Amino acid sequence: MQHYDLVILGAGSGNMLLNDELAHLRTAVVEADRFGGTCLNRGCIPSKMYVLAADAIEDARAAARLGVHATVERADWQAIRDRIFRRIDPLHDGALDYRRKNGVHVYTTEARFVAPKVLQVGTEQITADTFVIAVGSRPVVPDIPGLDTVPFHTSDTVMRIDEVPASMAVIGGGFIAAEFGHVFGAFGTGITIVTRGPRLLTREDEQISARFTELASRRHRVLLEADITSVERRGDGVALTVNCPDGEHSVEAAMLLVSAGRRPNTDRLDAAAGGLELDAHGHIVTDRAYRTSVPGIWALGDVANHFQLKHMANAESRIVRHNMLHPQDQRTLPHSLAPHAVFTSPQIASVGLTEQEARNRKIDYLASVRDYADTAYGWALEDTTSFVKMLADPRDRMLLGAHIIGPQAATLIQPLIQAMTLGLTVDQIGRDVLYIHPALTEVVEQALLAL
Ligand SMILES: Cc1cc2nc3c(=O)[nH]c(=O)nc-3n(C[C@H](O)[C@H](O)[C@H](O)COP(=O)(O)OP(=O)(O)OC[C@H]3O[C@@H](n4cnc5c(N)ncnc54)[C@H](O)[C@@H]3O)c2cc1C
Ligand SMILES: NC(=O)c1ccc[n+]([C@@H]2O[C@H](COP(=O)([O-])OP(=O)(O)OC[C@H]3O[C@@H](n4cnc5c(N)ncnc54)[C@H](O)[C@@H]3O)[C@@H](O)[C@H]2O)c1
Repeated sequence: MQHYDLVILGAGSGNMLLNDELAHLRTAVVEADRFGGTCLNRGCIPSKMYVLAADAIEDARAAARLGVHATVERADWQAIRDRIFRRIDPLHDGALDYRRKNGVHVYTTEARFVAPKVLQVGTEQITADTFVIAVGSRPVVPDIPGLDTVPFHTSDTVMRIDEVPASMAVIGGGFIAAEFGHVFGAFGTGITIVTRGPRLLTREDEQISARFTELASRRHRVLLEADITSVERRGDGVALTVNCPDGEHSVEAAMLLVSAGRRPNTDRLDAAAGGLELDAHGHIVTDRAYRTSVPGIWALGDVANHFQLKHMANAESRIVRHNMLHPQDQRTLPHSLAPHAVFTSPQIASVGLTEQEARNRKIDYLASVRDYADTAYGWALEDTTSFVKMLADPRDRMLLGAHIIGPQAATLIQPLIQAMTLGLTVDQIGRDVLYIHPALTEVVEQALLAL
């Protein structure tokens, strides 16, 4: 049985752990699929490269409001797909070779615990002093009658299709429905979103979620509070029967995309056989320093946290590296903030409490809402739908939450994340800081000054 100082399971964010500080260790990496994991191969990176193309299409179409009458001659899906994956695909071989050349033993097969700190890897068993588990998550396939009898895509496969379908039914109303609805909608696919929630993106602040639902419903057919009672084949495509509060609906589409959430890969790893404590959703339980219930085993990323966001996994991998090397100086994430953005159209970004969370938790708050249109740049954009919303504590005047829907939301929110992380008051970041005129950031300044 091979014994290592360190075994890393999963070469997504797990691969980012390795640097010169760990070069002295006898290390193995086990990766069943591709180096780079979900984010690089079938997640953040390719999806955002498609979103950029979709934004370019939509911007051209929307330029008429400025008096610029442009038409999109052709959006070449295959050329865009090939450009994206010609850049991404070689990175796997490069990363694998690099590790091997630097003395890391790479296993390219699925790992499974057979006992605490004993892994089955193909026909071999291996052990280690230290394990880092970063095996991520995968799409959930909900238990809907007939779904197992029809062809469908998930985010794992849909970005590599050969042709854009004429129509697409999307199950789910979360991140992936919002982003891929935008992408395929821009390429000309007729989208029907079918979700069980009362709005799209229900975890966003209620005003943001309501505004997005209203805007998405102008572009797509959207069925809310939907109970999908059957899925069947119809010609080359699919047909869904859907019960909504207003009655039964039939949805026919050439392609079906299932985007109903993701689940941690702890079952594939047989984490229970490894003695690891799991929570009710199957995530590995860790303490705040990312130690699991088994001494010497750490866990990070989608397999351990509920955020399922790459910037969280990246931050955790830096902390785990530090904590492994410095047992007397255990670090934690310095705050509980988990900012995120949805790269749909319009963009959405959020940090901290939503208004409904503040209300439900009986937290006192001041709220302000500022439309992009109230600022010079928003006015120039002829914008009528975008806004910034902020919540602040009336006593210490710290920001409790910030939520933005509109162009560049993911960028505009960053100074507010800084302020919340560093403990600045709304007056310090609103009144004491100069905002460049006439930049879009003035909408942030105005929302702060209104608190
Ligand atoms: C379509 C899509 C878009 C996204 N966009 C964004 C975004 O814009 N911003 C953002 O912050 N996040 C985004 N995410 C989420 C982000 O991709 C994940 O949070 C991130 O990839 C998690 O990293 P990880 O290292 O925990 O897991 P992963 O990247 O999934 O890596 C886990 C690795 O473990 C391997 N593995 C699994 N089981 C085993 C096993 N038993 N043995 C060996 N290897 C195994 C897998 O093959 C995989 O390579 C997106 C996700 C999707 C699906
Ligand atoms: N920009 C980003 O950061 C980004 C982008 C894409 C994905 N992601 C990550 O990937 C994860 C997965 O995305 P997702 O959109 O699949 O999940 P999600 O959790 O965002 O949304 C799931 C949706 O599916 C709905 N749903 C679940 N079961 C259903 C059923 N049986 N019938 C109808 N609707 C059903 C839910 O109500 C919800 O609207 C996200 O949670 C996020 O962490 C992040």
